[in-house]
Amino acid sequence: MFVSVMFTGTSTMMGTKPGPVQIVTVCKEEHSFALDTEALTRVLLAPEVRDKHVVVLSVAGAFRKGKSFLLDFMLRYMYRKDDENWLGEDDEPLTGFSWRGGSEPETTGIQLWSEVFLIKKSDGTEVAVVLMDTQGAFDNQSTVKDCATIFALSTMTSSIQVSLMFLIRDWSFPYEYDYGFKGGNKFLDKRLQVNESQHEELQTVRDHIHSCFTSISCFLLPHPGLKVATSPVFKGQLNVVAPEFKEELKSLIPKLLHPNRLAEKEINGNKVTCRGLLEFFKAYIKIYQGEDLPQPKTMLMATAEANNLAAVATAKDQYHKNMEKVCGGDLPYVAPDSLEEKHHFYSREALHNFSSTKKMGGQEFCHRYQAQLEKELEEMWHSLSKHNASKNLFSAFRTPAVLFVLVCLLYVLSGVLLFVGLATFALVCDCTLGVVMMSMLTWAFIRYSGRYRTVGGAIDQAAGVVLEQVRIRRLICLYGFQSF
Ligand SMILES: Nc1nc2c(ncn2[C@@H]2O[C@H](COP(=O)(O)OP(=O)(O)OP(=O)(O)O)[C@@H](O)[C@H]2O)c(=O)[nH]1
Ligand SMILES: [Mg+2]
Repeated sequence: MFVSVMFTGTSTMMGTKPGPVQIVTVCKEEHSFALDTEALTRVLLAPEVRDKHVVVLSVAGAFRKGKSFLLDFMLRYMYRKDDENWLGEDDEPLTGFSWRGGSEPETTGIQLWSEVFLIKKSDGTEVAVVLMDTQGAFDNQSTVKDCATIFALSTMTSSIQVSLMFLIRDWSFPYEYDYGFKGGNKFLDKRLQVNESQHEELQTVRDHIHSCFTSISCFLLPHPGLKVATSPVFKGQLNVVAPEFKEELKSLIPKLLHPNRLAEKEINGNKVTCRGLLEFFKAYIKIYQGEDLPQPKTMLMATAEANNLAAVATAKDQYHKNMEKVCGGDLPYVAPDSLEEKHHFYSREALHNFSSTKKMGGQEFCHRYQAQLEKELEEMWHSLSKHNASKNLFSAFRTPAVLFVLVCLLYVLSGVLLFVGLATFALVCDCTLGVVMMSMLTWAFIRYSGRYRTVGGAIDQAAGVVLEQVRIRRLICLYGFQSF
């Protein structure tokens, strides 16, 4: 079983009880995978964690080996670490990620714990820790490709490139290698030793493991006792768990989750935030949805794409946050000139942020994403300036004001026409006046009820045309006077 420490960012889902969230689902018949982007977004883009560097802790390995069971003890530690008795009460059932006895597989796809834990490291920085449970490998329904995909997705999004830990359960030879990290590391050293007499393939695998990870460790965990392994009614109560297993868990989990062990994932020299992790998931799932397992080049391209998309998302967020402070939500109306100035300033800043972030894929590749960012900033600017314009008191009352002035003018005009004996024209004025008054009432009803909005839009447009005509005529008059 592998316990990999990865860098990722996640979020706490406010208000709801924390629980497992299925983010990758598997269609067993078609051997296909789907990413639940909405669920993943809810976890990773929670405001308090989205910009934090993340550590993803995933447990991967063969099916029915106690992965979910182990993760649930990690959850216990996360929630109760200030309590000396964090392992739990003797008769307390173990809850969290779903686990059970029996021979049939339980976990499918990939699940994340909905609550992302913010942990302060000794240098004062805060990292977001995400716990990830994965489908076990080598069950009787999954193909090699299915297992490889789940395994690759969980490891590629984790900081496994930085640190890898082998956890060997049911260790039965403590007289040779003692339980825990000490015996485990000695055992691992022996197993990873390369010597001339080994087959070339065995030597290559060992060299490769060493070159991939900067830190590799191994922990030997004792057997949890027969009740744990064989009882159909066992619910996780500690009073039937072997004492040496509990002792080793008490030593393993605090070490595994020690703030200074939680290293942030870096891609191309940049630490990955929760927001970035979302992009990596999206990019990686795409390449695993094809018929064949992807080539390293495809994986590299997907990483470069996610890398650029994460930089786009961060730059957009920076622009949005800055502009929100100027004209967002309920803030009062801002003069359009001054708002445009701010837009130019903050969009330049966001573009600078994008170009100064280290990215993969080469200049031409990055330019594509820069163009996308420029386009998206422009779209955001349009909606922000529209929102700002709608706060202008005059624009809110523009239509009724225009209609009201029209009513007054038509009323006076009809009186004058009647007075000079042009009764037919006066009648036309009265009819038009009636139509304008009806439009006014309809407009008021639509604004109040929020229904028939297209009709409301048409009335607004007509009022806009009238106002525009008046403005043009006024300009012509002004220009006429000036030239005169
Ligand atoms: N022998 C042994 N059994 C364990 C250990 N830890 C948990 N179990 C038992 O293993 C069984 C399976 O536990 P799960 O946590 O559901 O296993 P899993 O690896 O998540 O299984 P899948 O989700 O199907 O891949 C349960 O009955 C646990 O009580 C262990 O260290 N040794
Ligand atoms: Mg499981």
